Amino acid sequence: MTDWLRALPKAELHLHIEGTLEPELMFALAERNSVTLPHDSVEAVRAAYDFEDLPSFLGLYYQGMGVLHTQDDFYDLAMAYFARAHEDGVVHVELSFDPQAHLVRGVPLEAPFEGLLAACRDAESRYAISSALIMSFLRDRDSAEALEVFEQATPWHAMIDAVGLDSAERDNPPGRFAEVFARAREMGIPGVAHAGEEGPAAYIREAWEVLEVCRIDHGVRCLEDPELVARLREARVPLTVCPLSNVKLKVTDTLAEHPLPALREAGLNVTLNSDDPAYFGGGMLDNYAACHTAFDWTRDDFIDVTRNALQAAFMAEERREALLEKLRGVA
Ligand SMILES: Nc1ncnc2[nH]cnc12
Ligand SMILES: [Zn+2]
Repeated sequence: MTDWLRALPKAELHLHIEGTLEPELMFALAERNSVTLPHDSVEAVRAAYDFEDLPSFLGLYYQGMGVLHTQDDFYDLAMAYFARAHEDGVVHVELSFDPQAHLVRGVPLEAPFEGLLAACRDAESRYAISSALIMSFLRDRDSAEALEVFEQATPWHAMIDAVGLDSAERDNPPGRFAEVFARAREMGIPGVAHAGEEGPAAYIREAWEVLEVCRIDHGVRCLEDPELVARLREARVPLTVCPLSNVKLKVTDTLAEHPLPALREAGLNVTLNSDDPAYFGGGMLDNYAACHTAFDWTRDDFIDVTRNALQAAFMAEERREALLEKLRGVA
């Protein structure tokens, strides 16, 4: 089954590029940039990845990205990820990144934007992987700052495929960011938002109704609100679900208890993604394989979630048609 899952033309719609930073590269970049790390070995870093919840993960995630300084660092980070994604049979990647988390450390916008865009171009020529760029705002920081950073990113607006919203969800409802999402929408840039990962179903409703996002990242807690489930189903709103992430951050105790089967039985538009693969124990293929083990999904189930992702992706229609055709070939 693993070889068959690898051959599926998979699209990854929910990926934080800073969350792809493997400890080996973390040490190499720390040396390159003369950064002192709190751990003295790769093994010690990995051993620290034992999370209680989303905030306990975010502490290490923001600390880890402290080794990223230059355009070359972001390029190397993304190329290392693209190489692994290619091995997994991923054909399209939507990279989210957190510009504010770099700006607060004195890293200018040019570094992530130019480094990531160069990597996206090289991933296309080297691996035939298409990509999209999602500029995310940190929901636990001021909404005026998000607006300011969006304006500061004007030279790259034409290269942004969507804006996003992430970081600590509890007590940080999405509605505060209405203005920056509206600004982006006026410019033809759609929005996506994390909602219903640790936060309540009401945040999913608010992200959809107030921010007018076209996709929900995670969204697993929508099941607590049957009326919302019915509306999400009718509108076929894509949910970018991240099974291994949800287990690592204790959204569910085990994968066997994960609401994925219930979400699909409810007729929701579910996709599979890796979120922060370096921290959560696996990339796209690991997430697919884990669902095979936990839920005993058939080939048709995997074709269904893969088709959902291709249909929900920010990609040229011609490319989408070609990949859907490839998917029909694998079936
Ligand atoms: N799983 C996640 N939830 C919210 N913000 C994040 N930033 C990186 N990973 C995240
Ligand atoms: Zn995420």
